Amino acid sequence: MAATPLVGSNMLSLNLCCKRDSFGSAKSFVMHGVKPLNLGSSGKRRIICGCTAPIRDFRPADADEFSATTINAKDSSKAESVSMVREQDETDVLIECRDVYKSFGEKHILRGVSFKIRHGEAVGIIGPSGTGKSTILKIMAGLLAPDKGEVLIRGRTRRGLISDEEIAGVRIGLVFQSAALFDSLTVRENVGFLLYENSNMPGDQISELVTDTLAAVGLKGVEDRLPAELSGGMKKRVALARSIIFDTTKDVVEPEVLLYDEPTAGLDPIASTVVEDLIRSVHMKGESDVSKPGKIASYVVVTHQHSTIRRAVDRLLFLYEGKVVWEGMTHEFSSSANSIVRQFASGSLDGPIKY
Ligand SMILES: Nc1ncnc2c1ncn2[C@@H]1O[C@H](COP(=O)(O)OP(=O)(O)OP(=O)(O)O)[C@@H](O)[C@H]1O
Repeated sequence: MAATPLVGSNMLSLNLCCKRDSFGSAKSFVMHGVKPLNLGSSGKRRIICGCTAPIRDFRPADADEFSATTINAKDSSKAESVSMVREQDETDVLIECRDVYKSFGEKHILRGVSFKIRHGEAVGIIGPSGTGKSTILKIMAGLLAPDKGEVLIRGRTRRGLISDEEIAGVRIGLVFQSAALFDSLTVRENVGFLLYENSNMPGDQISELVTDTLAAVGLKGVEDRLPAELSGGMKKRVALARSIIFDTTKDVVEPEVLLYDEPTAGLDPIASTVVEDLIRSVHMKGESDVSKPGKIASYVVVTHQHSTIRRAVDRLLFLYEGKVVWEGMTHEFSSSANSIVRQFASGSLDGPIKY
């Protein structure tokens, strides 16, 4: 089967491996608006990515000042010291996007995007609508191929899309904005999907794990419902449960990077807080509500919500006009002197961002 770029709002991407004939054969993917995935000879696929950014000048033409955390190549001493730090510390880079370009027809969306996601990081990608945030997530997840540039996973260039099997060591999961649940499967079957298909766990053990995982996202007694019987916020939480469930019988679990596309869009403020805290709780650095450390090594969140920026991420990348124009820690965002960031943070109509 040829590598197929998967594009659309109703795709389902599951982290880990998927059997060709899983849950009603590859046809069921099509039936649910999902194109068949490109599967290797083993019948399994793996989603993986990685990236290393060269020292570069992020300064946009109209920015008067710049955050201390951005790198100006003209400041050679700073660039050198940053370069040394980076060279010494590349082993923890899980995903790197290096000078990534992507166009759709005449629309040149990404025009040289570079950044790294390191082990342990909680990163937010923000920026105006239509600037390519979801596109870069799909490229990181291996669902879209860049036109130019590279995606590296643990320092190794990924060739092609999600079918690559030569790169191992990181699992990448994408949680879609639309939740992308299988309409004809119950909540239990949706959440336990990969375990039913790819693990050796007995059904009753999976069922128990599904119930625990649903409880961790604040859902009880919904296992036998169909997605159509849930509210939008509940569907998002089911999708979250599906992305964080894992095989508890395995001794070694590879580090996992979760990519969340607007996980709190359309949720009321309290439901948003629940989801934001959940995202934190499944991070390895965090603690879950049952006082167990989370399992996600790193995560990336695309969001427009201030509360999500504040509660769920530590570092931010600001995407504008096809490039990362600012990056810094979350607490630096609101005090940044960068005119683009200031306008975005204040929601002002005056400034370099034009609608
Ligand atoms: N498969 C596609 N075919 C054609 N155009 C596309 C495709 N995917 C995305 N685009 C276009 O690329 C641009 C960037 O889309 P993307 O969804 O990545 O933006 P975004 O920054 O996530 O936006 P938002 O914040 O509004 O969700 C948009 O103009 C969109 O219409």
